[in-house]
Amino acid sequence: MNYIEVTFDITPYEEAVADALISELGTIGYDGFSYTDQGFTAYIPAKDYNAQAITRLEIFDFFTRNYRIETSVQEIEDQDWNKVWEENFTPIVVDDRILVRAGFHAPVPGIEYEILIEPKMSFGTGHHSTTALMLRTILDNKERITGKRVLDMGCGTGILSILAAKTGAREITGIDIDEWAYNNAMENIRANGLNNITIKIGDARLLEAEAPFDVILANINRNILLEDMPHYVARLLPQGLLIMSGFYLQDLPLIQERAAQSGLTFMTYREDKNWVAASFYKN
Ligand SMILES: C[S@@+](CC[C@H](N)C(=O)[O-])C[C@H]1O[C@@H](n2cnc3c(N)ncnc32)[C@H](O)[C@@H]1O
Repeated sequence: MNYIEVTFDITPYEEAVADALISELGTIGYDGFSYTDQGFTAYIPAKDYNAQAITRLEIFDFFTRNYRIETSVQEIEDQDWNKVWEENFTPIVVDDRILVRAGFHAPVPGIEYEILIEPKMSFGTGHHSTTALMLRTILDNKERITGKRVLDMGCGTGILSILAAKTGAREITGIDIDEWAYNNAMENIRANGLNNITIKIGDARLLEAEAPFDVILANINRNILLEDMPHYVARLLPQGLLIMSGFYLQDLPLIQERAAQSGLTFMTYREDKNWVAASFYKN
């Protein structure tokens, strides 16, 4: 599969603007991102690329009033992609406790949790605030996860499923609509030597056939969370934990309102660069 690489140069550069654009691009089919000094590059399968789709985004229009945003486009061959991604993928340590690295990076002695990721075209390397917030929140809730059945909606690379397994979850189901994510998550699960994670391709409609979960993780985006939250709650056991991310601090009240309507009680949230991971339990 060939990919289109779109480079975004933002002047003056602000990471929050790059993050906001990345989040919106994720909703129109872009599924790989890497930061540059002046912005970021975004990747989309060539078959899904539509030049106008970017300029039609409300947020793009909004930012171009205050920032100069220049885009350049090139098509890249499938075999080039892995090389590009490998070169851009640096190991990351979250809170001195979790190391996320590729097999070709050196291990860090004494680290509590190590997650191996094959750098490919899937979201979930720990570099994005939402992933790091989710990883931290999983550790905050270790006692509620150990021995339990966990769902990871929008699993991407499977990074959250892998940490859940390493904190002692009994069995984990990861679901993602993207086939790349499915393939990459499967590779990563193997690379981490885990045998209690099942990955499925699909969306919330798959949940009807699932037995209830003790814990649900969902790092997707505001609109999908608002739409699918009732389906998540329907598959959550009473007192079960739902941790959601992929939205901004200003959207937290909207998420809390939908959560209350869906039968959840708000517990707490973590925030980084205006992104939020919020925790709720089922009444
Ligand atoms: C922000 S990424 C999160 C990846 C990873 N869980 C993490 O925390 O880094 C969101 C993922 O959700 C997937 N996704 C988008 N819409 C979805 C939906 N309706 N149902 C399931 N997965 C979805 C995307 O393909 C993407 O891999």
